[in-house]
Amino acid sequence: MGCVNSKKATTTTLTTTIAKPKTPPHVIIQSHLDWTLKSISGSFRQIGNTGTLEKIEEKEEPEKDHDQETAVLVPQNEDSRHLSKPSLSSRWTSSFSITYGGRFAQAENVAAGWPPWLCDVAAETVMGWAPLKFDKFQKLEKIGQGTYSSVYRARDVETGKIVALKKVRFNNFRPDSVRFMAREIIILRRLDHPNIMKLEGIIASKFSCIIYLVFEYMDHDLAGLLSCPDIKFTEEQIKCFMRQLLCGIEHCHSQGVMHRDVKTANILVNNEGILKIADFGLANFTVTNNREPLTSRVVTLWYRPPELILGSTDYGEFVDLWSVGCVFAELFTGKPLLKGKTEGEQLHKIFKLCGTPPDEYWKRFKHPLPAMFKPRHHYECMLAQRCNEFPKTAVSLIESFLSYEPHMRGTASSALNSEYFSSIPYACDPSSLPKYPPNKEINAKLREDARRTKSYRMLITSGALRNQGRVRRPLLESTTWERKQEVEAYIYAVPRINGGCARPKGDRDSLKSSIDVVSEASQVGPVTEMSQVSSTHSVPFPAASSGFASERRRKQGSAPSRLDTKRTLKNQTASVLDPTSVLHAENNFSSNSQDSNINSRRVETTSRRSEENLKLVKPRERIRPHRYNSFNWSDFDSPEN
Ligand SMILES: Nc1ncnc2c1ncn2[C@@H]1O[C@H](COP(=O)(O)OP(=O)(O)OP(=O)(O)O)[C@@H](O)[C@H]1O
Repeated sequence: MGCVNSKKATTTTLTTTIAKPKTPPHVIIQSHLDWTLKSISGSFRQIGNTGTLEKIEEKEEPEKDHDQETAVLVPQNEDSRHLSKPSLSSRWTSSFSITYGGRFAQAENVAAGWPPWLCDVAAETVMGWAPLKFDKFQKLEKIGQGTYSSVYRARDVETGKIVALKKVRFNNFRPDSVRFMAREIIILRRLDHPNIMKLEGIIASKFSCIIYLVFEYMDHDLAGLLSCPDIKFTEEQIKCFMRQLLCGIEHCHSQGVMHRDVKTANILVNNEGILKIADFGLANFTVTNNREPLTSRVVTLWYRPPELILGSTDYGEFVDLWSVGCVFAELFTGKPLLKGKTEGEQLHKIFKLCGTPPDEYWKRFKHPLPAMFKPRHHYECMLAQRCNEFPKTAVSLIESFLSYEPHMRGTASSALNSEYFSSIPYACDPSSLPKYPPNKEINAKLREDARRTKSYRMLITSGALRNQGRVRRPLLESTTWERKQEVEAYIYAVPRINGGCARPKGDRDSLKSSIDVVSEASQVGPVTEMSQVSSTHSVPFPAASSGFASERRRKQGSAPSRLDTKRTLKNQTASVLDPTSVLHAENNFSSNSQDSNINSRRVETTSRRSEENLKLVKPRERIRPHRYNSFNWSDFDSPEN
């Protein structure tokens, strides 16, 4: 990696500090009119004031104290404005000038070998770094699959060091897509803590829309470990994981970053017992000037706090603490605490576990519709009963994490100072944790798929499905990850086989794709009476893909399936829309410019996937129209739910 050493500009003079580069500097700019630029590819001189570079002979420059170095940076656009927070971080530059400083940064990045599509849009992302070459690594097997990325184990061919390469897909022709990807990198560069995944480098393709993030390799994630029937953590081990998790979260929050996707699959552990928080793809800054509304469509459903499900667009780092509470309970039981299949069901599960929220709770929401989510029955808080086998101090910590009032959740620091950590048994030393065989979410999924495929095969053998014409043999023969997804999509499309959905990996997918599909469709879709009535409000109603209809159907006796989502998507594209979801999508799209990149970047993959999945559904099932215009608590308010 390279590092900017010094830079002067005459037009703009905002000064930020670049502290502690981990690698020697490569780029030196002397003045804005007469400057040289030194990168790994050589030294360059500007010809006149044209911005054209001329290669010059290498010249020795005295190394400066990096902690003292300054750079000229000014926000370039809305996105980078949100990214700039010099006051919160002394560690990394955080803005960018469109004047001389900007051109310097751009030229500097181009000279360092970064592709122009990245330098033009998000120069600050890679500033001071030089790109790594792809042939530096030998790609080994795939170890993770995310919504918009794939993760591979790889070996550094020179050093033999094992790393993780996260291949991120996006559209490099869409600046918002690039900026969204850039935010993850900027946040990762800002954070520096033993319990946060460290970004070691970036490989950027010159022309294609692919970037590889190079991370240190971690042997496990907590989702993988917890899915192993043989692994049961002791109290000391849980305390050890929780302490590390909270230390990492404390660091994020102290740097003004909220993770917004804390879940067991994003908590990695290595064989030395060190835990690191990964996946900052949805992370954002907590404090920004003139803050725009945030999107509520973040955090994987099972770990999502109620205020986000209810559509809050003004929230802070407290959302992470709810997720931490869910992870905490999962460490004890080995199972997710709140496994809703849809947003409505998730909310209902929360109410049943944490009790009905008080009346004041509903008043905070600006929109009238959350009130319709008020449960008809009063639920008492059942947390203590549900966690009766956990240590008392753990229960009270979980109770505070799972508070409806975000500020009652405390902070990561207060949790670290709680009685839970100061009481016996103390957290074990990370190095004393057992060394497990590599175990990740992907392994857990493959195990689950194998199990599901096996039971599917048994059904086929018994003739139960063949008679219904539902067998697609070739799909089941496949073992690759992509084919695996097709298998999964098909199996989900066959009702009553598995009795429901497994881990809602598709949650983010389906939500995001539905947002986009709906948003797209809303431009051509019919304006119904309801949409006209409610159009004065920005309605935080779950998108149609959250499938309240599926709950109704389940209640009526049929098993839920991903078909609901597919039908919904199909219906949406066919302009048969739930008006409230259109409004929600509009709300999130138009007003949440800060976060709209999330959708634009990720939806391309997901909507493609949705289309692929649709192909697997029989045409007769696809064209059946559905309308999801109402929500009724009676769908949930029964003892069996
Ligand atoms: N540094 C790493 N070392 C080992 N495995 C990793 C590493 N980073 C990620 N993984 C694996 O890859 C999986 C997906 O990674 P990550 O969460 O970063 O991708 P993502 O596309 O953002 O996923 P999602 O859409 O689920 O949030 C993780 O659950 C983990 O199992």
